[in-house]
Amino acid sequence: MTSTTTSGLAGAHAAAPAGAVSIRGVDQVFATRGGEVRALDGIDLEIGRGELVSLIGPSGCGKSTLLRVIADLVTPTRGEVVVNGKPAHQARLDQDYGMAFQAAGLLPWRTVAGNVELPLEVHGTKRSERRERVAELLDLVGLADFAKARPGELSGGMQQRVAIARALAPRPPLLLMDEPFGALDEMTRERMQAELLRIGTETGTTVVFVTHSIPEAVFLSQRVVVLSARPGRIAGIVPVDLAERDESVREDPRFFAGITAVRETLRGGGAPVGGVEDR
Ligand SMILES: Nc1ncnc2c1ncn2[C@@H]1O[C@H](COP(=O)(O)OP(=O)(O)OP(=O)(O)O)[C@@H](O)[C@H]1O
Repeated sequence: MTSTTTSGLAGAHAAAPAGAVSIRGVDQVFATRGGEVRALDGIDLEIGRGELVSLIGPSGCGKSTLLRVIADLVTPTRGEVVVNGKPAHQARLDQDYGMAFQAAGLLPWRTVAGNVELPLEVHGTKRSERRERVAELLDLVGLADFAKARPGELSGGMQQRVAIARALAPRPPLLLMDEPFGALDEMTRERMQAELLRIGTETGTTVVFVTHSIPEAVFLSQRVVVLSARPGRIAGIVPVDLAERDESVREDPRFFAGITAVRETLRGGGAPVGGVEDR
């Protein structure tokens, strides 16, 4: 995998174009045996088509819950979520998003190609079309030579690339990612970040990305949404003004300025920076 230059991600200060995700007045309260847990409080967020937005905040502040609300895996206690112009529930039925998690979650008995093909089988896509799409996706994530391998024969980064290919298989306009690179070593993680930017640019997919790492959020995102400690509220949204995103950006003063802005917003939100990695 080579380092990737990704342009066209500038304009962070412009208002987000409407369209991919609209979250209005969302509260999430869980009833537990120990009483009510207020996970999200008054979340309003608009995410434009083709945007890459990260969610960051201290452990337990509701990042995964917010992602699950967008995915309609949790119905918010209050408020409204519109995905791809329709209620989140309809978007789920229409498979308008793909998901990728920290654990790649591949089926060990299926080949790499078989794993990527799975959502297309569920979708009822014709066999010839499936084969074509799988080949295209394995090319996209740089795993064309590993189509017949089993997940257990791949490195962690390669497994994550299979998971991303699988999530993208039905061409969802939206990709929801929950700490997808959290279990990878630092170098692999940086390579995967560059890969994700390239894939996002090539496919135009909107990405909502949960992370604990401030540099990861700044490197990837046009906007970093900072949540306060539970109950998760939006403490601030940090626009990241990087015209080009390649490895050299990691030494760019604007990259460091973004990191400082996110860190200060975390502190300003009353959040101890604990649970958030400065690396
Ligand atoms: N299904 C559930 N039932 C009850 N409580 C829940 C449920 N899901 C999440 N919570 C609670 O909601 C709060 C937010 O959890 P969530 O997993 O969204 O946080 P997070 O910011 O993703 O945390 P982390 O960074 O540690 O992964 C936590 O207090 C958690 O215990």
